Amino acid sequence: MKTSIATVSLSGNLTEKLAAISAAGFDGIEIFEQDFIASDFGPAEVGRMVRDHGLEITLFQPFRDFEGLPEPHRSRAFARAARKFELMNQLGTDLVLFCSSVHPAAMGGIDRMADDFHELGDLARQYGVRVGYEALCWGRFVNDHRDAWEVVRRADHPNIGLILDSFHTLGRKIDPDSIRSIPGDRIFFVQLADAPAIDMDLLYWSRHFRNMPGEGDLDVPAFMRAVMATGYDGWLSLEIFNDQFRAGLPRLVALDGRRSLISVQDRARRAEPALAVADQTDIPAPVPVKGVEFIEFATSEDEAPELAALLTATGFQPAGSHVSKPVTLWRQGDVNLLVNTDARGFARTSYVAHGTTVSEIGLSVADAQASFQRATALLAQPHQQEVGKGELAIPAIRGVSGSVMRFLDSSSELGRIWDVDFRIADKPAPGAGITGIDHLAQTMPYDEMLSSSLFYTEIFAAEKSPMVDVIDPDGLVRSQAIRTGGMRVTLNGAEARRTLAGRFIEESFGSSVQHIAFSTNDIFATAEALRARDFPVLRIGANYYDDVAARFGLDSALTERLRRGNIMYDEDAGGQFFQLYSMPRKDGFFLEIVQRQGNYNGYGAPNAPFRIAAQKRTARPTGMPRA
Ligand SMILES: O=C(O)c1ccc(O)c(O)c1
Ligand SMILES: [Mg+2]
Repeated sequence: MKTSIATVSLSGNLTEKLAAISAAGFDGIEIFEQDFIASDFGPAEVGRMVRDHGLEITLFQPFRDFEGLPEPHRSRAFARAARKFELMNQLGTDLVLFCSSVHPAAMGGIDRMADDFHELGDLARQYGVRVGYEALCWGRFVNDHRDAWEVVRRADHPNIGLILDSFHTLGRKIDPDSIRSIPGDRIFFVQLADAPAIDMDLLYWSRHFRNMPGEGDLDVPAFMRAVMATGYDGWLSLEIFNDQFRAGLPRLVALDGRRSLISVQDRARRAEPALAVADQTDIPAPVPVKGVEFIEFATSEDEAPELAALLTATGFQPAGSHVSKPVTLWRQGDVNLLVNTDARGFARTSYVAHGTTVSEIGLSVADAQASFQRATALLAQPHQQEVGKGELAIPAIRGVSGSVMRFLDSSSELGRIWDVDFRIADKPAPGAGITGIDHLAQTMPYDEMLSSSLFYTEIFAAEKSPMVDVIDPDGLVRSQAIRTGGMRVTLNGAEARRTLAGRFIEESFGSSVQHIAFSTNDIFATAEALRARDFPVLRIGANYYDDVAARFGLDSALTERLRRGNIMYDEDAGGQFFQLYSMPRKDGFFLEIVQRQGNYNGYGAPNAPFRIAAQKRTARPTGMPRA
């Protein structure tokens, strides 16, 4: 289906919006009247600009408070409509959205409203335009698409049709399947928006918190399936009122929008194959990530020894090196860490931009090529780098926050990465009991979170946990956990600059992995082994242990073992969780080691305020220049 986006969804002036919308590959735009009025271009000029960008004006909107008015308001509304139809002719668009009335003088009565629209249909016909009627979910008399449809049905005019907007239907908890009985050719236009499940006034929620399909909690795919079942084959358009998007980078927001529209159609088709859309090309199904095969750090010759010391103290050992690049493989349990000091290529670019940083993440999936194809079909940017003779060409994309994400599988040659691209030394001696990677924590400015979570949830088969607030002594950090198969990531969004996360963004010049959590099967043994290695353990205060013992009713022996190991503790309905932290590096990067028992499914969020406070006590003064 052809895709469109409303100008209100993006920041900037009309020129900037058009450039972003066309660059993201949309076919059309809805002109929001305010954007037009605020611009300095006349209607014909705007129409030309739009077409020069290869776009169509799909809709002009909104026209407010038309139906059910007594005189003299009624005549004035018709006169106003005539003016706007004229304007539409100049713009070069034939469809306008009339939203349901909130006018204080408006009167109810389905037939009265239907008669108004019938008469409007005759006027619209004179101008060669069509009118679509949308139920605002806070409309005075019409606030349900079923009622809007009844008005349209009774208006019985070829120039009058229905406009559906997923927000108004789903936000009011109206069953989207009620759309299925509406004839597809009476639906003139379809707008899509999602929103987070927050209980608040509908109008305020709609005007500030809408987001891209897949970014919120509404069942937009179910709405989409119902629309497709009617036979509707017109425009699919995003209408996203969102405070962050209004301030965001228009190109990125537009790209996320296109990604969400590709994905919502893909989801609908998968859930109900009979609804296949003719022009939607087949893209590989979303699959879970099996696990993290490797994490690569980009660093320099100068900074590599400090990283090596931290890895050694954590129980890692050098286990091999790349056949052609200055990349060392460090291993412990099933964990592969790469330390790249290459003075050329992407590692160098990452290092120069961020300092020592996680620059690549290797994911193990069932079929690397298929995952790569799905990612690029969803507009992920392919990442290419020279491959040495005889080395593997590992499919890669730009992941969250500019890092590189590689896809590996065991069903192809890629499964031999460690034999082909590396020279492996003898089996390393036992380390500190670390067995795997529990999760990666990616820190970013708060306003990148939706985009990052959309990336994971649409490319992979992934589940989001509810967002949690992490209290830093200097501000709030929001944390969104995402799980896909054997991979867990937490996205941490900082609004305040003086939080540990906010400082990390400043110190490392942008978003990246702030901490890696490794797993162990025996946290107490690991704590002992780390102590022997001079691991820079984070000291947790006595108050914490008094509280945790009281909260969970722990016996004094366990409490004492936790205290001695500086191990934090949490429980949920499924099981127990143990966490141990390193002190933060100067830039705020740190390590965590965890043990999950039973089916504990969280990340120790209740401990975060105390951990962060302890980390801040150890931190050196901020603002120290990097060497
Ligand atoms: O918030 C509004 O007023 C508004 C206007 C036009 C729309 O299409 C809509 O969904 C909401
Ligand atoms: Mg709408």
